[in-house]
Amino acid sequence: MRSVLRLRGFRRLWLVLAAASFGDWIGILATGLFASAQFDNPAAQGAAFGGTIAVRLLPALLLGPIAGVIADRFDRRYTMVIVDLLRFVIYLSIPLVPLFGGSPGLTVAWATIATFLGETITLIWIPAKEAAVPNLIPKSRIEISNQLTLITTYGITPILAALLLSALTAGLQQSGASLPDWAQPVQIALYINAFSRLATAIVVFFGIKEIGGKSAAREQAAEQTLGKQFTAGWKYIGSTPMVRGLVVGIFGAFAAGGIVIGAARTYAVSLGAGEAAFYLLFGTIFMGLALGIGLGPMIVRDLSRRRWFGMNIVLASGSVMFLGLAFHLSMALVGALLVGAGAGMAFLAGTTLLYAEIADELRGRVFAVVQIGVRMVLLLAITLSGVLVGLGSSRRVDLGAFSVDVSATRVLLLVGGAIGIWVGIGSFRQMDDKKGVPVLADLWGSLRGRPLSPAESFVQAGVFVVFEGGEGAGKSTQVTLLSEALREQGRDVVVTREPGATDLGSRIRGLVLNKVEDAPSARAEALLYAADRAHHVATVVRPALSRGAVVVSDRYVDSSLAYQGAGRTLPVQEISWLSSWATGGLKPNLVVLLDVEPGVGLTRVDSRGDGADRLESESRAFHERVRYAFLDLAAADPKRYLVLDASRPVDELATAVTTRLAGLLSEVDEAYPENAPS
Ligand SMILES: Nc1ncnc2c1ncn2[C@@H]1O[C@H](COP(=O)(O)OP(=O)(O)OP(=O)(O)O)[C@@H](O)[C@H]1O
Ligand SMILES: Cc1cn([C@H]2C[C@H](O)[C@@H](COP(=O)(O)O)O2)c(=O)[nH]c1=O
Repeated sequence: MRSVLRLRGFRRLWLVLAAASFGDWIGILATGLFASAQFDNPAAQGAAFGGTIAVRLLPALLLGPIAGVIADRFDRRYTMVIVDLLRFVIYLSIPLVPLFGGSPGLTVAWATIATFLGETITLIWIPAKEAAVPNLIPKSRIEISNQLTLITTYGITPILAALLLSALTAGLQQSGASLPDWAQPVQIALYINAFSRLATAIVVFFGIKEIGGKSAAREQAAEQTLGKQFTAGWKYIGSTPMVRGLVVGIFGAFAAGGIVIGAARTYAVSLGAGEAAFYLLFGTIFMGLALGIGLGPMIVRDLSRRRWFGMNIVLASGSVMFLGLAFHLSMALVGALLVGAGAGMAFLAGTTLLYAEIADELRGRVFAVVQIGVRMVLLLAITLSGVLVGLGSSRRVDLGAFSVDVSATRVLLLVGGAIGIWVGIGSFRQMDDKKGVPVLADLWGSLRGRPLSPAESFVQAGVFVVFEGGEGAGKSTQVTLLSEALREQGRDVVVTREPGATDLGSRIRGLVLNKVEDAPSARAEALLYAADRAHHVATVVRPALSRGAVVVSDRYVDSSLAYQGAGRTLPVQEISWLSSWATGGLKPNLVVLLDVEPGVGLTRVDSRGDGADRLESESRAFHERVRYAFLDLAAADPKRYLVLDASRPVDELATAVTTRLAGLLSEVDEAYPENAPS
């Protein structure tokens, strides 16, 4: 019941935000137009238009630092209502000044001051709103509500605002009607802006009472002084890797975006595609943004949002670099689409993480840092890149069919993109919640609906050694020799194998290896090996590794990849995912691969005289595929493997294994001296 009420509150808040956002956009456009309309001289018009818009960015520098503290300290509902009432009065006053006889100079001066005041107090409203929203939505719905809000705020409402304003103006011009001064289109737009704020205040006050009040944690935090609460916010950001990565990543993404905006005009010229290319590129970036926000979550499905965030920054920045290299408009359009998509998806993932993972009592301050930082970074990046592209000269380079301008703009895009990639990788590392899980395999698995699971966390004090290889390679022989040598050193050694190390496992071993009429199908076989492994790891391997033993296993995951993957030709990625799920991501520290020519190995097995089991009886081609799959796995991760020619004498092989293992053992002895042999 409570969550239904909360959702109802969210729906109301969303409607209010849509109205407010519409009011904001129409206000931004109308204030600029209103100010410029006070002058006849084009230069003065341009200055008035740009000036009022620039003024919207400045307050962040002044009030930003304490806005977050206010959002966390005071009742968020009252904070939003008071700010909105003030904004209503301030914005309404703008069109009224000339009606009461104000000169053009005074009107513009007041429009500028009022905009500045309005934007300044907006800085208190935003963190209060951002911090309140997650309290209205269940965690599982945060992403979808963010999609809705972002598309409404940055997609629908600015377009509606621009359309309404131009429709009002064009309608008036075409009808030839003359309206009184107070009812001109721009004035009407300004009234809409003001009244949208009044509407927001009323709905928040009467309709969304759920965001009022304070949690016990916020009450407690509010007992601190303003200064302490302010520094606590910064300390939290600085000392929490996830938040640090998120904040730095967001700034990096906006810096890359700012560079593209600042360099866009000269870049469009460098493509030789005319002025229209600039608008086309700009439109394409926004299209990418909308596509990323709208479709991104559907495409990556259950991919970790922390990983997705860093990946998207790398995608957006890599695409900025691609723009720097593009020599044809079609290439630039693809780059621009990807910049937009990467930035949009990063923005969505970032806000979702901020909403979902930051405690209520700190949320306001973190959002304040983000919004101030973003504004500053954007302003700086746009200005600096604008100046830098203006400084550099360009040189035309002939590439046969094409020629391209090598200019400061392109160098800037390449450098900006490279910095963005560096920031993205840094964020990814800081925030990664699936350390050790291969990134591309995880991404590919997620796209197909099967993300790889993160490794189950446990303290591994021991060493995990696995022997792999084809039939008769000599694994059991080497397992025995190694365990004897280690026991002689005084170590705790657990010798084990797959399948069949547990009671359950030995029943499974019978099911997979006995030659019966009703043999398991390929998929059933894969699942049976996985079931044996899951139980083996949970009941034998992990407990032994936790207490610091050396676990020596005859076969593990690679056998499934080689036999069921390559041998049975089941998709190796799926077998890998299944094994990683079964083992909770547990990987061996060392895999000793005894490589044997199948003919030699099977002859050895034959000479044991106890007959061939179901798998040993497979075709020669099957065993060849298994052999090369083992070799490929070793080649892909050489640090983890010791590949030995299994036709060498038994003792030589045993010495090679103990020598390679010595380094690993001394590392754990150093880390866990209490388990080291005395
Ligand atoms: N390096 C070697 N050179 C020659 N023969 C060997 C060598 N290592 C082991 N053997 C012999 O080969 C046979 C198979 O050895 P072992 O049982 O150790 O292999 P395995 O890999 O464990 O076999 P399986 O695949 O059946 O588990 C045994 O008779 C063993 O004595
Ligand atoms: C773990 C595992 C094993 N197999 C196959 C490989 C062998 O043919 C048998 C095990 O016999 P061994 O004498 O104990 O070596 O099972 C497999 O196909 N998939 C696996 O995951």
